[in-house]
Amino acid sequence: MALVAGVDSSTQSCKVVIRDADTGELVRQGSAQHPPGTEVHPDAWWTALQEAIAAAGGLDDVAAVSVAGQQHGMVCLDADGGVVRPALLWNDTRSAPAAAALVEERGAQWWAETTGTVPVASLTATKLRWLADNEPENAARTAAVCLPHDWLSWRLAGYGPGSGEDGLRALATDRSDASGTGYWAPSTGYLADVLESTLGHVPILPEVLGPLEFRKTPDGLLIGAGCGDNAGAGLGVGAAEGDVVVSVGTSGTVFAVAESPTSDSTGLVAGFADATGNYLPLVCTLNATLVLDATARLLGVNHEDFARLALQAPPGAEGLTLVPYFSGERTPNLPDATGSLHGLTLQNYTPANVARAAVEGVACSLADGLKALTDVGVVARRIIFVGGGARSEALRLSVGAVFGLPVSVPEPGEYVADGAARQAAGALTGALPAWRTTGVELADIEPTPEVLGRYRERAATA
Ligand SMILES: Nc1ncnc2c1ncn2[C@@H]1O[C@H](COP(=O)(O)OP(=O)(O)O)[C@@H](O)[C@H]1O
Ligand SMILES: O=C(CO)[C@@H](O)[C@H](O)COP(=O)(O)O
Repeated sequence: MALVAGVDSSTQSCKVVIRDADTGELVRQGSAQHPPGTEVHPDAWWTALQEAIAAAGGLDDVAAVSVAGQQHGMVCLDADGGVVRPALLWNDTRSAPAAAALVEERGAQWWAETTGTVPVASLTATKLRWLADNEPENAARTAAVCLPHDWLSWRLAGYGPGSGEDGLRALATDRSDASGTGYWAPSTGYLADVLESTLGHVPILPEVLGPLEFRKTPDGLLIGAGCGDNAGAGLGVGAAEGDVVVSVGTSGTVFAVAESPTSDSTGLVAGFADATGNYLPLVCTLNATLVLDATARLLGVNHEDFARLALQAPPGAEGLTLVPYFSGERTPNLPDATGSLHGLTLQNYTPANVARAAVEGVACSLADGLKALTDVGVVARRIIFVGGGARSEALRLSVGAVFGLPVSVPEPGEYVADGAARQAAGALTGALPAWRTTGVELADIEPTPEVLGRYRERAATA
C-alpha cells in the first residue's frame, strides 16, 4: 500500500492527512496552530508544518506529498534564500491604496482580460507595490518572490536560508496559486512589466509546474506542484460542472470549476486557475468564521451553544441584520468598511437574535458571491459546503435557506489537505485517483429570500 500526504497550510492552522494512494482511505492525520494576525513570519508555518507532520506520524513511509496553502501571501527571499520580512497575508488590507493605484494605472478591463482578476488588497502584486513604496530597502533586497505553498514545498525539498541563487531557482508553484498573484496570466505566464511597476525589478519566480508534475528529494520523496487552498478544496470534494463550492473558514469563498476563463471587470469575481488545468472563478470575503467566533465570545458561549442559541431565534432574527464587514471587506471591495448591526429594538435585542443575525449575515454575504458567479455565466445546480464553518448546524441551515439551492455537506474533514493528497497520488501514479467522499444532503429547508433581500438593502449602506 503506497501512502501519500496532503498538507493544508491555511490562515489559522496547518493540517496534514496521510491517505492510501489507491483507495483514499485516511490512515493518519495531525494539525498545529498558526499565530494570529495578518503579518506572519514564514518560519512559523514551517514550525507548524513540522509539528503537524510529527502529529500525523511522520513522512518516513510516505511516497509523495503535496502542499496546499492560503493564497496570495507575499513571501520575499533575499539572494541567500533567507526571508526578507514577515509575509503579508491575503487578509492584510494595508495595500488597498496600492491596489486602487494599479487599477487606475491600467484600467479594470486590462487586469480582468490579462490576468483574470482586478487587483484588490489581497493580491500579491499590490503587496509588492506596498513594499516598494514603504520599505524600499526590503524591496531592493528581494531576490525572489513566492507564495506560502511554494515556500513550504521548497523547504520540504531541503532548501532554505543559505541555499543561494541555485536554491532560489528551484522554487516551484502551480497555476492555481500563480493565478492569484496579479503578475501571472494563464495565457502568457509571468508579467515582467507588472513586476517592474510594483516591486521595481523582476525577481526570481517559481517555475509553474503542471498539475501532476513533481520534484524529488534526494531521499526519493515526490513533492507535487501543490496548489492554492481553494483549488485544493475543489480537488478534495471532486467538484464537477454544476457544483458551486462554498468554503467557510477565515475567508468565505464561493467558487466553481470552469473549462474556460472568466473575466469580470467589476472585480467581484476573481478569474483564478484550478489545480487540474481548468479554471476556478471565485468570490472571496474577508469576514467568515472570525465574525462567528467574535460573536460567540461576546455572548460567552462555545461553538455548539452558539449554534443552539442562533437556532432558538426565528429566521430573520426578528428584524436584526448583521452586516459582517468587521475586517473591512474584499468582495465588495470596501477595505475600510466596518461591521454593523441594524434594526435594533428593545424587543429583538436578545442573545439568540444577535447570534442568528451573525450567522445569517455571513450566509448572505456568501449568497451575494453566488450571484456574482452566476452573473459571469457559472451554472449552479448544487452547493457543496466545506470548511470549519460547515461544522456549525446553524450556518448549514442558514446557507440552505438563503442560497435557495440544494446543499450537500461532506463529512466533516480536511478537504483542502485531502485535495493536496489526491494531487500527490496523481503525481505518484500519473493520474488523479477517483476517491469517494460521503456526506449528507440538506433537504426540506424553507428558503428565506426576504432575509437576503433585507440584508442587501442594509449592506448597500455600508
Ligand atoms: N462548530 C463550529 N462552528 C462555527 N465555527 C467553527 C466550528 N468549528 C470550527 N469553527 C471555526 O472554523 C475556523 C477554522 O476553519 P478552517 O476552515 O480550518 O479555517 P482556515 O482554513 O481559514 O484556517 C475557526 O475560526 C473556527 O473557530
Ligand atoms: O484569499 C483567499 C482566496 O482568494 C483565501 O481563501 C485564502 O486562500 C485563505 O484561505 P483560508 O485560510 O481562509 O482557508
